[in-house]
Amino acid sequence: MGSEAVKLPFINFSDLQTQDWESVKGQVRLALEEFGCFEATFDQIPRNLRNSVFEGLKQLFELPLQNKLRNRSKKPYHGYVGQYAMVPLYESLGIDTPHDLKSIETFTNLMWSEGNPEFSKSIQSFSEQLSELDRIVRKMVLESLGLEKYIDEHTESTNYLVRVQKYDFPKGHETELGLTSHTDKNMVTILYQNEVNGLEVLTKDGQWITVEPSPNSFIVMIGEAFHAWTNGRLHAPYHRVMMKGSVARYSIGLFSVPKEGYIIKAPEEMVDEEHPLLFKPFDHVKFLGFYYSEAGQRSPAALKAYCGA
Ligand SMILES: O=C(O)CCC(=O)C(=O)O
Ligand SMILES: [Fe+2]
Repeated sequence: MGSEAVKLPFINFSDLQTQDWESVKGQVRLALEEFGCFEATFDQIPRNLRNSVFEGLKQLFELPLQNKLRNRSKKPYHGYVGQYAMVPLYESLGIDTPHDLKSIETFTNLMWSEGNPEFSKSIQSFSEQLSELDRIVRKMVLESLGLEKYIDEHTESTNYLVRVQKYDFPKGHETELGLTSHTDKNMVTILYQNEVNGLEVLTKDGQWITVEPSPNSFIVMIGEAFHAWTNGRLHAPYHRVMMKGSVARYSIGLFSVPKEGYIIKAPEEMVDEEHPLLFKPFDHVKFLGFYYSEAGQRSPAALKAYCGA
């Protein structure tokens, strides 16, 4: 008998009204403790909206580089990222506060001088509807850890960021590496891809799982901010993108990010003799400053180096 390839847990959020909230909550907690990640169906986002998002992404990445470079941001990793020798297949753009149509329009008008109202509307609607899944997941985690009283604090301290990615397919002897292995630094990331696989997630025992979501599925993943806030209860997995074949991969990620000035501090309920404090309270934006510095990039465990207890 051959050994079964490990798969990510699969959780159905599509008809939560009729399903047992408690049972889904249990699955979420288990998946996030063990893998830090799961595949989720969430039918609330209609197929035609998902298609128009990818239509928009194709048009966006086809724009001349000089247009895409206009997407600049003071915040690290919020602007245009691409043209790196290490990951030549990768290009990405960040769109801050995507729920706000005005802020997307500013981005859209920077990219297309003639405007692109379809693009703005589909990104706005997609991120607003998908942020509901982020809130559900965090509510389930908090309830399951007996930390309901912190739900409002979570909601109030959260900003959203959308990042869109294109990974070209490798030509000739080009590297297959689409995106280097990393952990996300935010709270929760929700990823959606066109039907081209490439995302890989590292298990706790060191195996790379190739993520093969169904066309209706989203990938929910924990970042280091949530790992720290739960004092290590939730796992923040390493992941990377490897490209094969002859079709480009497009993906869109909704990142919930702690607001500037919000101090991430594990609640006292999460700290005891069995679970000593892992990280001193820290300002997420300041941590990002360290992470993107030379010392931070050299460090194999940047958060621990920055504020390990
Ligand atoms: O494109 C993907 O599926 C992964 C993107 C990613 O890991 C990131 O932007 O942090
Ligand atoms: Fe990531």
